[in-house]
Amino acid sequence: MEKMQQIVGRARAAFRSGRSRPLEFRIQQLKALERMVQEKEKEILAALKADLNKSGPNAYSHEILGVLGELALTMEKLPSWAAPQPVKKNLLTMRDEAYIGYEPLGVVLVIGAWNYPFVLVMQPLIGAIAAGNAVVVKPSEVSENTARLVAELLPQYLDKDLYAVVTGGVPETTELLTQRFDHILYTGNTAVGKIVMAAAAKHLTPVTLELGGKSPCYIDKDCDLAVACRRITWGKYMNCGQTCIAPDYILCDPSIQGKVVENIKATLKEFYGEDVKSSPDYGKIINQRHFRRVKSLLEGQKIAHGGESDEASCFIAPTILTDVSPESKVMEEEIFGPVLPIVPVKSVEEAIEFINLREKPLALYVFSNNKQLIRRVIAETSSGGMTANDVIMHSVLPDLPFGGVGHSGMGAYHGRHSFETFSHRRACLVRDLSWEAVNKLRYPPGSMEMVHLAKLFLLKQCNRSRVGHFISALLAAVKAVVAKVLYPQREG
Ligand SMILES: NC(=O)c1ccc[n+]([C@@H]2O[C@H](COP(=O)([O-])OP(=O)(O)OC[C@H]3O[C@@H](n4cnc5c(N)ncnc54)[C@H](O)[C@@H]3O)[C@@H](O)[C@H]2O)c1
Ligand SMILES: CCCCCCC=O
Repeated sequence: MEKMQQIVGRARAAFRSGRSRPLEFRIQQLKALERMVQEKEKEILAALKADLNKSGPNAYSHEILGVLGELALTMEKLPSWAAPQPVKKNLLTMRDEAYIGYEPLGVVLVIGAWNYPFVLVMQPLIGAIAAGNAVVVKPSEVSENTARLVAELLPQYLDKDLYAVVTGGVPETTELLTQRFDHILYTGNTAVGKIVMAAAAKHLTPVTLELGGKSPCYIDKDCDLAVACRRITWGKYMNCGQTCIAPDYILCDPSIQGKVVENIKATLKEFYGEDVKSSPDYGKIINQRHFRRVKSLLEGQKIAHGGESDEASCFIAPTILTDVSPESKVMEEEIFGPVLPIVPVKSVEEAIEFINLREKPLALYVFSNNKQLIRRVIAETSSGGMTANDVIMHSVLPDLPFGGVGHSGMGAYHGRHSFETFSHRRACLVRDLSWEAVNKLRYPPGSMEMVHLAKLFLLKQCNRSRVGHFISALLAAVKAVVAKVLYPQREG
């Protein structure tokens, strides 16, 4: 593998050439990426099948569609996202141009995780290209087939120097992180998130950390349990439970625990048939290390459903645990597998307290017919994102920022939020060289008269004393006269 310093150096030189900046170039690269996904669809689906046993329809809808959707949105909206945003002006600057300008940050590093190995590197890459950056992509070595394919395909379609791919595991990523980047977006577990942030701090590099955590799901007694459990079953067991925003555990009143189990069992049958192991929709645990980790979480638990496993094929059946103690191991770490503990709580107050005593989760779910209860849960808790009366779905709306808070991450992306994450919002004021009389207000020698005059020009609100009213009226008159002189063509 070529030295990291050379790869990053080449990306920086390419960025400095300025060719990633014009909007036409960015859109052309995004179009090439779209062509790549369309032309290499079969190869991408095959890699996802080999890594995670994802079925064609699942891989298509969970990974390829997300990428194509993000590409289409970004290509359509980029001209408006990248346009200077005018801001309000005051009397002193009314003749000037004042706006927020979006500029690329430079060389961006994108580090991906293995569970959605294609979409998790491609979506940040789209945002970073759209914002005009050079990018180094580091897919997860754990999903080796997808990593290899990304490394093979990107140089065939994109500018090779501006957009590089580095493959490898901990040693390669550690070396890569010694290099200076202008932004790092990392997706993965919280412990490595701290390593990434510490390495970035050495260069004062800003980071977006897309981490994980235990996402709670509260089910109110006043709720259509059949619908709630069908939606929870979908989000919990998709990709064999290996989804960052999957509901990690359920909180509900002990009186409905049995019905929740029955409804989830019925849905599992509906989704995966009698023999889950042979269902093409179920997926598999990524590797034996994770298989053993997830299996160990079942020790000492009351298994209400599932629990079967097969190490050779990394299969763990959809499993439900009941009457789970908050102190048990399964409630200490993120499960990231097809195991769903139910922790009984007696009220919504208890559920809220339970959630607030733990680290802020990446997602939070609440099911209820009672809109007031939903509003209360939203108001009294915190999480990266949330969906009420469904799971996962907030992540597929590109206008919503996707990211964590506290230990579940920092920063966000998707859609316009990706563009902003990878851009610097530059404060721009382009002044006029005339009107020096007004500008004299700020030049030495200073006097209180000058300060009073400056207040007149700068402050919107005056103290509403009689003097205040007089000053306001005077200010309005001055504004009107100045406006008439400057913009005689405008009405009113
Ligand atoms: N917020 C999100 O969008 C999101 C998405 C997917 C997964 N996740 C979270 O990620 C976790 C699962 O992913 P994972 O961490 O097992 O993935 P992983 O093992 O693929 O690691 C993620 C990346 O970090 C790199 N890495 C690993 N150890 C490193 C080290 N010591 N130094 C530098 N780099 C290192 C890997 O090479 C990889 O590219 C879960 O907690 C899940 O919730 C979050
Ligand atoms: C349905 C797509 C969900 C992607 C979530 C990524 C985190 O694991």
